[in-house]
Parts: sequence; C-alpha cells; structure tokens
Amino acid sequence: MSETDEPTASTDPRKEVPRQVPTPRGAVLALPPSSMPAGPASDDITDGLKEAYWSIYDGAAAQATVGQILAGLPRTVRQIGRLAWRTDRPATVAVVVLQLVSAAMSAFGLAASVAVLQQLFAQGPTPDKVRAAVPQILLVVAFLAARALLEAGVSVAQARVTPKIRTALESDFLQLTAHVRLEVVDDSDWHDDAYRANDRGLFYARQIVGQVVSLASAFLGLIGTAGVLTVLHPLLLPLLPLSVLPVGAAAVRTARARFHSFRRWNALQRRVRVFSWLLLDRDSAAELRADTAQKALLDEHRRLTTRIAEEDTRLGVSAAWLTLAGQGLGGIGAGVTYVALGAMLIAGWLPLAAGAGAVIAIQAGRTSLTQFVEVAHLVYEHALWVTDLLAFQERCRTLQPCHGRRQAPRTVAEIVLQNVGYTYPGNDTPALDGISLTLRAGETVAFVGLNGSGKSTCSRLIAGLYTPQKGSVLWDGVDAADLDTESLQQRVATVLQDPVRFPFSALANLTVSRGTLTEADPQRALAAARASGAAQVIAGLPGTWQALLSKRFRDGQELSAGQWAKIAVARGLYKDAPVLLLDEPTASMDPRAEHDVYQAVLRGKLRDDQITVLISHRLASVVDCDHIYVFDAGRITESGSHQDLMSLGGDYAQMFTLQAAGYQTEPATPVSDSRTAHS
Ligand SMILES: Nc1ncnc2c1ncn2[C@@H]1O[C@H](COP(=O)(O)OP(=O)(O)OP(=O)(O)O)[C@@H](O)[C@H]1O
Repeated sequence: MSETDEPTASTDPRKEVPRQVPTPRGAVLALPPSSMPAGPASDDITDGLKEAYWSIYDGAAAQATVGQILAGLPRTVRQIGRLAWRTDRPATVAVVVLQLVSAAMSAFGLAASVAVLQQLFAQGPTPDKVRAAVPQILLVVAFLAARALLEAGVSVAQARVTPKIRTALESDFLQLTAHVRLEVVDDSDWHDDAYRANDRGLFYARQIVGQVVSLASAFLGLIGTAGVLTVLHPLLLPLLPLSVLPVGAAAVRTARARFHSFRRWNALQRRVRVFSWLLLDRDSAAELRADTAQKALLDEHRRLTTRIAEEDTRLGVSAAWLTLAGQGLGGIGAGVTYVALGAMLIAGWLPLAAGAGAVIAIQAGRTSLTQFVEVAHLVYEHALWVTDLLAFQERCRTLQPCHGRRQAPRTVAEIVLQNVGYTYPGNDTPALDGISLTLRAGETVAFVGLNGSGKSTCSRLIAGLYTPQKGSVLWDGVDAADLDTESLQQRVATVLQDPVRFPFSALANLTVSRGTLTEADPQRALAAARASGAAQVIAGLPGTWQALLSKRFRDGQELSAGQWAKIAVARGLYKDAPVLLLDEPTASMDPRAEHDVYQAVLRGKLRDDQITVLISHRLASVVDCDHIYVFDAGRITESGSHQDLMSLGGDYAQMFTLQAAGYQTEPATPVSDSRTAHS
C-alpha cells in the first residue's frame, strides 16, 4: 500500500458510533482447565521442561570412548593454546617452556633415583654403597628442587594467563550478545544458548587452562617414566597400563554419568532460580504478599530442589560404585604387574637393582597415568562447554546488525514506510502487514489502536530495532536497510512504557541514552529534566543529580512508577535525536505531568526539526497531534487529524467517545446526530 493508499478520513454521515470498544479480531478462547500440573511430572525430572536447550550434546559425551577422548585432546589443547596466546603471549610461552623443563627435571630425577637404587643394590659392603650413592642422591635432590621451582613458575604464569582468558572471553561474550539484532533476542532458542554459554561455558573456560596444564604435566611425566622403563627393560612398558587403565575407565564412566545428570539437573536448576528470584526480589515482593502467593511458590521451589537433591545423591552413589569397581580392577592389574616383574627377576631377565628401580618407575608412571586419565576426562567434558561457548560466539558474530554501511543522516526531513510487513520469529501471524505512512520533520504523529494491534512493533521498525521482512523504511529516500544500524539507532530516541530502571545516579540515568555514564552536558540535562517533569523529582532527592536510583544499594533511593516514567522521558529528551518515539511513556504519570510532556514534545517545540511519534491509549492526549494513525491487527485502518477521524465515525471515534464518556457525569453526547439513534 502506498502513501496514497492510506485509509483517509471521510465524513460519511451514515456512519454510526456504537457505545462500545471495537472488538479485536482473533481466535475465540475456550474454557480453561480446572487444574494444571505445577511443573514437571514424576517420571523424568526434566518432563515438561524443554529438552532442546541441552540436546546439542546428546551422543557426544555419552558415547565417547577413551579413544575418542584421547583423539579430541589435541584439538582442545590447540584451542586453549590459541586463547592463551591471544591474551598473554609471554605468559603462554613461559607456561609451555617451564612445563617442558619441569618435565625433563622429573625424568632426570627419576633416572637419578633409579641410579641410586642400582648403587644400593650393587655388590659390596653397605657403607661403601651408600657413600658411592651420595652424588646421585644429591642429584636427585637438585632435580626435585629444580622441578619444584619450575612448577612454581608454571603456576605464576598460569595465574597470569587464566584470568585474562576468562576476562577476554567474558567481554567478547557480552560485547557480542549485547549487540545482536533485537529479533534474535526474541528467539527463545538463542536465549537458552546464551544462558548455557554464560553459565557453563565461561565457568569451565576458567578451569580448563589449569586442567590443560595438568594434562600436559601428566603426559610429559608419563613419557619420562616410559623412557626410564624402556632403558631398564623394554618389556616393563606394557605392564604399566595394567594397573591404571581400569581406574581411568571408571573415571571416564563417572564423567559421562555426571554430564548426563548435569544436563537434566540444569534444566531444573534454571526453573528453581526463577522461583528463588521471585521469592527474593523486591519487584515481586509486594504482589507476592498481596496475592498471598508465597506458599504456592515455596511449595514448587521445595518440590524442585528435592528432586535435584535426589538426582545429586543418585549420581554420588553411582560414582562411588564405579570408582570402587575401577580401583578393584586397578588393584588386580597392579598385582599382575608385580607378579610379572617377579617372574622377570626370577628368570634373570632383569638384575635385582634394576627391578627395584622398575618398582619406583612403575609407581611414578602409575601416578602420571592416573592423573592423565582423570584430567583427560575432565578436559574432554569441559572442552564441550568451551567449544559450545566459542561456537555460540561465532553464531552471535553472524547475528550482529549491519556495520560499516552509509552513516544515517544527522537530521532527517522525512521518514516513509512503504508497504511494510513484519512477523516475529516463531509467529504465524504478521504483527504488521502493509503499513504505509509518512513522518515529517517538525510534526507530531500519534499511533493509536487496541492492544496487540502493532503500534510498538511499528515504532521499533522506525527506530531500526527490527528490519522489515516486506517493504521498506526510507530515510530521506534512502532505505534504512542500507544504513549503518548503530548510526541509525543513534538518531532515534525511544521512550518505553516500562523503561529500564537503571541502578545508576539520576544524572547517569539520563546520560546513558548518549552512550555514557560518566560524561554529561549539564545544560541539556537540565532542559530535558524540566521538559519531562523529572526536574522536580530529582530536586527532591537527597544528593539530587548524584542520587543513586536503586534501593539494592546502600543509600539508594526508591522512585514511584510515575517518577521513573519522568526520568525515562528525560532520558529520551536528553538524547536530543532527530526522531523521538514515545511508546506510552505517560501511562503512569499524573494528568498534569502527562499533559506537560505531550505539550512539550508537540510539533517540534523542543527541537523544530524533530519527528515525534506518540503511542497512547489516552486519546485526549493525542487530539493535538498533526496526524493520527489507527492500528488494527497489524494494519492501519484509519488516519487523519482528530477532527477528520471524529467525522469519519470509525474505530477512533468510538474509542474517543467511550473514553470521553468516562469523564462525564451525564450520558455521553453522541458525536453526530446520525449516531444518536444507535447509542
Ligand atoms: N517480542 C515479540 N515476540 C513475538 N511476538 C510479539 C513480540 N512483541 C509483540 N509481539 C506480537 O506482535 C503483535 C503486535 O504487538 P505490539 O507490541 O506491536 O502491539 P501494540 O499495539 O503496541 O500493543 P499494546 O497496546 O498492548 O502495547 C501482538 O500480537 C504481539 O503478541
């Protein structure tokens, strides 16, 4: 529909104005059920909770074999290495070099220990053997001391790099998520992914660096031990895994069970948090008490936490049994190892001195291999979350608004919506369909209509928050889709009915609309506060401009809903943008404040080149607007000035007459003679 197709006012005297609100189009609602389940049913703890949230890992951790875990490690190590390299190169180099040298010291220390034993078990009188072993003993001490120093160095370097990785990942994560397009945020799947990445990915990213270092340390220790065993006798090498692998297998199985449990537990935990928050939060406190709803919420909270506790116990018991089985099998493996060693000694394949050294080396190898297997399964499990986080970040990069295109103009003479259509993700019905209208500098335009008719969606399209799927929004003839999104959003000030109550100072609550919490333009702030009615509110606060607007902090101030609304309008005005969108900002204001706000923004009084759009259900406040658009089920059904629309006798006239009637003690006066009969 072009601009010329807009529905316009007519003065058809046959039109009648019935005394009732126009009914919205839509489905008829059936009777609700008399009872409903409080939450998930009893079979599976996630029944009733959306599984898709976690299902991306189905099959990965659950079906991983030891081989797969080992095969996945190089990739994880590379991934973490790249992250570390990006955040602190010297510390990363230090970790790698010190770790390698420390592993070499361990191997030399082990070799020296074996040499000491060989000295002690050699032929000859004991005092001579001990004396001969002293240099080797000193060598062992030196290697151990060097290893301790190097490990301390590794810890220091690791302590430098780990928080940096965490900080870098977290700020990347927030930078990306805070900038994704608004329609992406409306997608509940994206929300789940964001929650998981924030909650688990960032948490494990911090731990995984230390785990990778331990893994490397265990791996290098294992290589050193294998080297020493090979030198003593190559046949000793295959004996090593016998005692360790059963313990490792049990650890892997436990990890897998924990991963599964966590997947289910977390879905529940998220629901528990919702209940905890509702029970704790100040915003819900009054209504909770007024509704006496605490017991219902507490019951549900208790039911869910009991199930989490049961799940924890089930997991703990099964982990204990698995570990016991692993250690039992490992003990048998150790027995087999020592029997084989004894057989080699008896057969004379190995001298007694080498046999004693082999026992030490096998013990050291066992320690390294156990550490390796245990850490490997943790790294494998946690790498899934970190990979998930990194994949989510990659996805967010593709969901950013368009950057680097033409900058939006500093001022705009005309914004034209041409046949615009928009459907929210996941919805079947379009929120807007075939919207055409023109907004001109210096004019104030009103959007009115029933709830859900598309007014806010239309204003968000104008603000560049959504991109239309059909038609276009033209800024002085240039398609907004070809403009840099951020620059476009900088040209639009939007004030919402339910504004964010920033827990900042009163002044920062204004300046945030210009992207700063620390820099202010005092003149502009005062002008905005005066025009919005916020000046009186701020003047009455202890600390005035510096007053902290949040009771969550010490000495914070609490404002009423109407006072917050004034602050929000002040924030919009402070932005001093060429386009001002006011989406029912005055609903909670007193009549005088509301009147003042509307008078202030009418017809570019504050800024003569400003395009102002008012969305309001109080039609008395839009009568002075230059143009009024009436929305119904995503379409514009009427448009014109107040007089035009009253003469038209359509939905607007009905709604206006009805509201006006509410202020009259006498029955409402019909808007024209022809309507008297009907009313
Ligand atoms: N974020 C969203 N995701 C999905 N659907 C939405 C979303 N926001 C609005 N809708 C739907 O789009 C339609 C238009 O909503 P919109 O908020 O634009 O109406 P409105 O005229 O501003 O209503 P109100 O007067 O109640 O503020 C409604 O059917 C609503 O359910």
